Amino acid sequence: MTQLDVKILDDRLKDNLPEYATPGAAGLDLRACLDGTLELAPGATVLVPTGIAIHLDNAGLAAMILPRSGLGHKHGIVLGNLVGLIDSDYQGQIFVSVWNRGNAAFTIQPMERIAQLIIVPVVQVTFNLVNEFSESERGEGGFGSTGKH
Ligand SMILES: O=c1ccn([C@H]2C[C@H](O)[C@@H](COP(=O)(O)OP(=O)(O)OP(=O)(O)O)O2)c(=O)[nH]1
Repeated sequence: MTQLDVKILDDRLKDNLPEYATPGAAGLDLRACLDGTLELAPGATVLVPTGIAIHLDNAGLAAMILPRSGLGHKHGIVLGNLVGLIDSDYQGQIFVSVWNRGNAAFTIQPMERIAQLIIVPVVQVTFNLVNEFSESERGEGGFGSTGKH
């Protein structure tokens, strides 16, 4: 396992750091560090603090905030930015943009697991300017060019 520096910005997380729910889990659950309940009307978006800051300190890593599938599928609770991207040099608190895309109001409970964080490898590139690419099987075909369906 890779070690990651983390700061706790909310005392309620002291014995409750984000963790993997099972040994094979990819995501670390992020909690809504709210003082009280927060009702999110249909269509509304709110920025929710998670009480933690991380420092990936390696341009070869990034963290991504993803919705929790249960909340998304059952309640329409997803992310206002669809996916949140945490840069390796970001040291501030992680916030979750929570979007209620459903038809009913949803009440977020304090410390509820509201989203999940995955750590992913990233490849940084430099551009090599060319006039022509070397040939590939696909070429410029896209958007359904490979078949009828
Ligand atoms: O859901 C998110 C998305 C981003 N961030 C933090 C970490 C990230 O490194 C920083 C900047 O995010 P991004 O680059 O996506 O935002 P931007 O709108 O391009 O702003 P900036 O000019 O700060 O890069 O904000 C979060 O806490 N939650």
